[in-house]
Amino acid sequence: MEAADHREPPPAGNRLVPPTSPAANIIFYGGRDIGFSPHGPYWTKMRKIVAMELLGARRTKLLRPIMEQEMAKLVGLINTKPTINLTEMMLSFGNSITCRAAFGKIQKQEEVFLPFIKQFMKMLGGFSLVDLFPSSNLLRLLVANAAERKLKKVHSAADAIMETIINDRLAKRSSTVAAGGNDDEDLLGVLLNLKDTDDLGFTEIKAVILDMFLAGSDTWTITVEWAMSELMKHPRVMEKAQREVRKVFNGKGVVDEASIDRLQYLQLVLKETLRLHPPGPLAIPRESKETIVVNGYKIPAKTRVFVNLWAINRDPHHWAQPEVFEPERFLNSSVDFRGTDFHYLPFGAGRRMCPGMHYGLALAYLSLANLIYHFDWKLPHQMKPEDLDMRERFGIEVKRQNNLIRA
Ligand code: HEM
Repeated sequence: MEAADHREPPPAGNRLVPPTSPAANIIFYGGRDIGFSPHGPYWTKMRKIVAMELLGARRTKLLRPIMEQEMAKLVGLINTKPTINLTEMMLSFGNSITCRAAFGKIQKQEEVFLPFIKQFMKMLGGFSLVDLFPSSNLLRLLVANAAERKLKKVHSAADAIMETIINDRLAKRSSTVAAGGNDDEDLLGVLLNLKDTDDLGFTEIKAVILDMFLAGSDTWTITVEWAMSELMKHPRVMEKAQREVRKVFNGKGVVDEASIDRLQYLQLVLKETLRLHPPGPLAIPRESKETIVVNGYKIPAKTRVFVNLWAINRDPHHWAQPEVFEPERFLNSSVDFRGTDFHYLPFGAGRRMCPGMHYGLALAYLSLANLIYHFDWKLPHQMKPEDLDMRERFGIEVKRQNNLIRA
């Protein structure tokens, strides 16, 4: 089944609107990160650092041992625990990997830091009237002050922890450098190395680290969870994917990241999962520079535009039986994640397209392959696949409404 390819160029001259969400403003030090920073020289500089130094193919390769060690721990946990909450487990697995990628290891300070990330995620995703009417000072006074105060409190506690982690590292760095070392094995080390050459302040370093946690853990773990849900719902697909993984890795006994490319069917499964369940349903808001007409609709200049990636990926004009989970639709099809097929955009498109795509995909493939290589998953108590609850939860990310539990 080949998806129709209706390529249309994106409207000319898009630029990003400045951050308006009070929650994002507080969390990211007034938009000093990448995702909430408006288009301009600052964003260009930060985007280059993130894409080239923090999330490029070289760094993903360097992070392989961390990914594989954490994966082995997860497999061990699933093996030993009779009851598991796969949703919670994947989330803490994702956070542990990001923590190690960011700070090198997980120690007391880093452990204390993780609960803040959970709280930020909740606060960012929650519905706020002020986000809808950002210029209403009255509304801000009436509704948002209490929430903002709480957020500021949580933020200053998280900031203090990051400060301690950075100061500890600065103290250790001098001895690392004196001994001829480079201190470039984790994101914090890389950012501190760029501090002088790229004129990065500590605030920017903290904002980027928060970005990596908030954009870089939930996204791919949610994807793995949806993929597992779809595989449980479609035993034919599960069997085919499992057969492939076991055939490719049987001689090795472990699933390693370097050989993931050989899992061709699993790649189709992940593509189809991201079509139906893009973890970020809306692209980063854009603003039209000039008046344009799209599909007969006139969009005046300076209109803030929200692009609904979730709806595009299910558009019946572009997808045959869009609601059906059918990985084979991508077989022999050139449609890809790269942001050039405008009816399939799980990672967005254009200048603001996701810079973490390769890293996120590597982690999603590795996790999914391990989960189905090591374990057989079945629905409980003769439950029929069609009865599996696939409802989504409202928020900045599209998660499952109910956790996946192995009882
Ligand atoms: C399955 C995994 C992932 C998916 C589906 C995903 C999806 C997205 C989407 C849809 C956007 C908005 C793009 C646009 O507006 O055109 C985005 C932006 C972004 N993503 Fe991801 N993402 C994933 C993983 C990651 C990871 C692992 C990281 C970092 C560790 C990351 C970091 C970012 C950042 C920093 C931005 C903002 C880019 C900018 O404003 O220039 N993402 N992502």
